[in-house]
Amino acid sequence: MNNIGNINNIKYDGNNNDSKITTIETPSKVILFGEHAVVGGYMALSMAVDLKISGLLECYDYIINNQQPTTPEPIIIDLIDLNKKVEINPQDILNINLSNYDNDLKYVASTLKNTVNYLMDKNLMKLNPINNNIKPFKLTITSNIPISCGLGSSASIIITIIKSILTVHNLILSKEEISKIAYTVEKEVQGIASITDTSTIIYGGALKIKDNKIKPIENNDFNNLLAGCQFLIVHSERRIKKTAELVNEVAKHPQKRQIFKQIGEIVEKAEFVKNKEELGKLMVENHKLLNKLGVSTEKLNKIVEIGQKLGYGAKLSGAGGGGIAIILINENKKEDLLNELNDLGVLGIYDCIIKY
Ligand SMILES: Nc1ncnc2c1ncn2[C@@H]1O[C@H](COP(=O)(O)OP(=O)(O)OP(=O)(O)O)[C@@H](O)[C@H]1O
Ligand SMILES: C[C@@](O)(CCO)CC(=O)[O-]
Ligand SMILES: [Mg+2]
Repeated sequence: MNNIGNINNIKYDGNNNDSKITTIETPSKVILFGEHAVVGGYMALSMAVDLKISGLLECYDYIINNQQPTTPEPIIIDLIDLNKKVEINPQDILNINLSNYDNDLKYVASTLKNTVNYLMDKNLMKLNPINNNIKPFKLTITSNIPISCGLGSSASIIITIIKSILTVHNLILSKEEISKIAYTVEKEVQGIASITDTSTIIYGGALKIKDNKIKPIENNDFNNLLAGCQFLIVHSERRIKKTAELVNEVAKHPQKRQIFKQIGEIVEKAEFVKNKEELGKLMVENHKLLNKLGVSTEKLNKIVEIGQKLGYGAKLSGAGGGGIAIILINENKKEDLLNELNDLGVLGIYDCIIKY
């Protein structure tokens, strides 16, 4: 890892109108139904959640003053939670080769490359050795999203970096365009991906995704039912595998086609349930199929059992292999539920607050 470099030129003065320090916040997501099968073209139902990544974005003085730098400055992305840093000169971004980056840094490197590529294709950015139009910045990232556990931390970091690049260059892209870049990154790093995580985080609220297109949930009875539901996010255990590995393992599962189809059928039914009991039951059915796909664990299964007994239902959420489960809670039994989860021993319990 390189040194931090000379950041003396960064104006870090929150009270000075000339300085450019911005905080960029990006939420996370939970998948209520349909993970994995969604990459096969079936429907998923997901929600943006108010656990977030915060990026402190700092620009160099000469950018604020619209001048050329006297010496070239790097782009620095400081990943506090990982204790790792990416430092790159703007003119090297297009030559990024992901295989030179360690696994933890691939999302960052791919986002830099794909965002700059997209902006250059659209003529919104130039790379010219004399007048280098890609501006350096420093981005310090912290997160209260548990990393790599099914809450879409990869999507959240991708979007934080895209928004930072746009902010530094005073550019605005539509949600659709940001989604396009973000999906390209998830796909490049994972090999196989859907737009679910990135689009949910960009658009916010609860959404349906099918065939890599997003659709709002139009059934108002279901929207009202969802609004009255309380979900708990339970961080079961550390996930050893990343989403990239899990989706690639699922792709080789001999019963993949049949299980994806069955998951798809459950998701199609979900929007038409009448009450929490029916919704919880479908969650458990979806979980059982994810278990069959090989992405559950003993502990996740135990949490789902508890969620079924003391709530309306539960399932693992995200790519699985450990990580999180989501429980639809029954207010009258919440205390008993929390006690059983604590007795089992879990890494964390969060109220699921939907981020619109
Ligand atoms: N706070 C963070 N700082 C740096 N990198 C992060 C951070 N959060 C996520 N990442 C990157 O995202 C990777 C985790 O992505 P992964 O897709 O495996 O899990 P996830 O997105 O949390 O879960 P899922 O894809 O199941 O929703 C990390 O290994 C790291 O590369
Ligand atoms: C497992 C998966 O379906 C969801 C991960 O949160 C992968 C994807 O859709 O890209
Ligand atoms: Mg991910």
